Amino acid sequence: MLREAYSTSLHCVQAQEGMSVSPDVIAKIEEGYAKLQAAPECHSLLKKYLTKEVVDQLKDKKTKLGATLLDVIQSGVANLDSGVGVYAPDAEAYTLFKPLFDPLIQDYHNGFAPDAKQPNTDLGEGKTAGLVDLDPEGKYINSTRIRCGRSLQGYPFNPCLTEANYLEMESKVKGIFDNITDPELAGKYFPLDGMTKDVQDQLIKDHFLFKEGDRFLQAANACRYWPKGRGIFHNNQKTFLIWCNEEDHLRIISMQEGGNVGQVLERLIKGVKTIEKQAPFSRDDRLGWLTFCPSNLGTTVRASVHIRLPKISAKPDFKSICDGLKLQIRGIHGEHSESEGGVYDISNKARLGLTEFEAVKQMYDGIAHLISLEKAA
Ligand SMILES: Nc1ncnc2c1ncn2[C@@H]1O[C@H](COP(=O)(O)OP(=O)(O)OP(=O)(O)O)[C@@H](O)[C@H]1O
Ligand SMILES: NC(=[NH2+])NCCC[C@H](N)C(=O)O
Repeated sequence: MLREAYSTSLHCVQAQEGMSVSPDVIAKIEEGYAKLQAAPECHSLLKKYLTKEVVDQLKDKKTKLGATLLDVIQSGVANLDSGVGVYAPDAEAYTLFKPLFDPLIQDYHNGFAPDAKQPNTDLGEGKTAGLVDLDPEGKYINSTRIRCGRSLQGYPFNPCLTEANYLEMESKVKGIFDNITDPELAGKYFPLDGMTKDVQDQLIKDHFLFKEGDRFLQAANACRYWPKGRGIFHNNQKTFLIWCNEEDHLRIISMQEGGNVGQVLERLIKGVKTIEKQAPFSRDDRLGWLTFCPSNLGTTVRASVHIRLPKISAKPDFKSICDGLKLQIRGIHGEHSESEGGVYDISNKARLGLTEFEAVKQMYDGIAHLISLEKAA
């Protein structure tokens, strides 16, 4: 099964041609290294950890599917404003290119050391009632969202997927979505291929659908055959949604208006348990649930609120307060976007080295603290 899924991949074809990395690819890796070094405006984790020694150690390595260090670094080389700058083309890349991934992962995920191990999954079943509404009067929080990512066993990540893989994966997960009977979760799958621009734009504008043309993903070779095999499942209320084959094979999302984190998590747990009964997902003993980007490994959980904190967000130390609470600030249309109308997307930053429930709790406790600061300001 594994071999079948991989057999037609671009990299696999290259791998069959010989296991050595071509001089052309090695030259591009070295040019990439030089470009990063020559760019004072670049502050990515890639630049920080891609030392000359690491380049020399890894430039002639290839995964079994034929992925090289170039596949890992090319997005961060093309996009000097990357925060992270690397992706794993397949699961093996995390071990083969360890000298780059391990320190980068440690830096991103609160010191998760090379010998650290992701704890067992604990989504927080039975504990959601403790997460009472963060903003019962509706003064600060517009909405709450919790998402996690999953990779289907037997398939590599985007750059190594063929068009046939994408279509097969889409058809498998669509079959699973069609079997959802719980009235709170049941809904319909909408493929991107054939969706009208108006419908797509509206879903993006309303924060339900992934955006189009992400240059970080494009440069990582993650958007091939787009829109084939991509799409979104959602229930009627658009409170339970699943993205298919954007950055990860699946992104499972629960969201609703207001600050009731417990309700949002409860629905996510129900959704994840329903889907995982029918689809085996890739999990690594050390790194937890496997994802395309190292920033999402482990729990894969990003729990966020859209929040207005006009007083404290205007202060120069707002970012450092959030850093201290292990929170990440994004703009109103997600990653790499700006705040509009004073609304910020604030979420837990680390996803690895803690449980899913702890990741949600990190956001919950941090936001409770920010609201108390806002009230006192
Ligand atoms: N609390 C929230 N309420 C409403 N919409 C949200 C909330 N958090 C995120 N979103 C929306 O979800 C969409 C996706 O955001 P974004 O791409 O930043 O995050 P993500 O899905 O966690 O994935 P990634 O980290 O890979 O980018 C955006 O439209 C964003 O505005
Ligand atoms: N969606 C993600 N994987 N986000 C994290 C990193 C995104 C992008 N590659 C960067 O380095 O800025």
